[in-house]
Amino acid sequence: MNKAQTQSDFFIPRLAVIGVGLIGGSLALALREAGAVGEIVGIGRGLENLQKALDLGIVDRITQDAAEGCRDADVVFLATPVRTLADVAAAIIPSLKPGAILTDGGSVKAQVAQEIEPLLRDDVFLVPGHPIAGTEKSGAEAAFATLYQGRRCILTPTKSTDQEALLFIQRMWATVGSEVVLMDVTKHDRVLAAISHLPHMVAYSLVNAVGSYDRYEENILEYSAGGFRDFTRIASSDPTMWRDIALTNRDALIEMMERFERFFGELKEDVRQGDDGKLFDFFQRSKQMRDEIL
Ligand SMILES: NC(=O)C1=CN([C@@H]2O[C@H](COP(=O)(O)OP(=O)(O)OC[C@H]3O[C@@H](n4cnc5c(N)ncnc54)[C@H](O)[C@@H]3O)[C@@H](O)[C@H]2O)C=CC1
Ligand SMILES: O=C(O)C(=O)Cc1ccc(O)cc1
Repeated sequence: MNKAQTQSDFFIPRLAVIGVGLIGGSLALALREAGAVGEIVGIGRGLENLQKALDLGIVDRITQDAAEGCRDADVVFLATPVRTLADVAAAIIPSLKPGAILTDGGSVKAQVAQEIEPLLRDDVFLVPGHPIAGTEKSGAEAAFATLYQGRRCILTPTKSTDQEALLFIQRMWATVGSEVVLMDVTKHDRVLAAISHLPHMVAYSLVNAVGSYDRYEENILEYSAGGFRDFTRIASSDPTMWRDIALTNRDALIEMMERFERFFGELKEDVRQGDDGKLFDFFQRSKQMRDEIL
């Protein structure tokens, strides 16, 4: 038994991470810190980011050839933007070894599972997942070992998900400190549209609206105080990632954007009419709900 194995009874002899950015890199670092992984292969398109991941000790070896990099992997973690996941899976599935588990960290689940499941072999298992942890930063340099500690990770098994593989991936997330929650895939996409995807759309819109206000010469964003910064941190998130999320969870997101428009419209009317009672109630209800949960 090697030194790493003595630290954890959960162990992945060889892990392949495709997309060594914030999410993939942080899982690699956390598993390594827990002594729960042997070799980690980093796979990606950009050599510069891969080299950074190698230099930072996030992975042990790098390759741009996904099929080659995954060939001996026991677990493959897909951590690329959601619209790339199916193509990446298609490229690697034929070369995976029997018994390999394919899992992912994508922010949207239904469409991706629908696209990947038909590509599977009988001896390769898919466990769709989504760590509810992250920041507005991206790339290997943004990865850190404690990202998943004390956070939830949602797994969305379908009726064809192998139970042993599911259990293994549950243990993987528990090993890095996450509380695993199993959720129906449609529910996942609706809940995340509400609590994560809509807020990002609102933050991006707010920065565009205020940042393009051109009545005065100077960039008025320079006058922003704490509230604007707090509210818009997530508008610094990666544009490719959010374009992919918006387009992959389109129906649930549009439903939530329309719901938001109704509430925003109501607020606008109350302001226009100077209805102080309604305005107070609107703010009071919101404050109560937020104070109860956060
Ligand atoms: N950023 C966040 O807070 C969270 C992101 N996610 C999900 O995790 C996934 C990864 O996100 P991040 O790590 O934040 O992104 P990131 O931008 O930090 O890392 C993604 C990496 O994938 C590489 N990549 C892109 N397309 C590729 C392809 N076709 N083949 C191989 N490599 C490719 C990129 O070059 C980049 O290095 C996304 O699906 C995202 O929706 C999930 C939870 C939180
Ligand atoms: O930075 C933040 O606060 C986030 O909300 C990060 C995040 C982004 C996408 C996800 O699917 C999950 C978490």
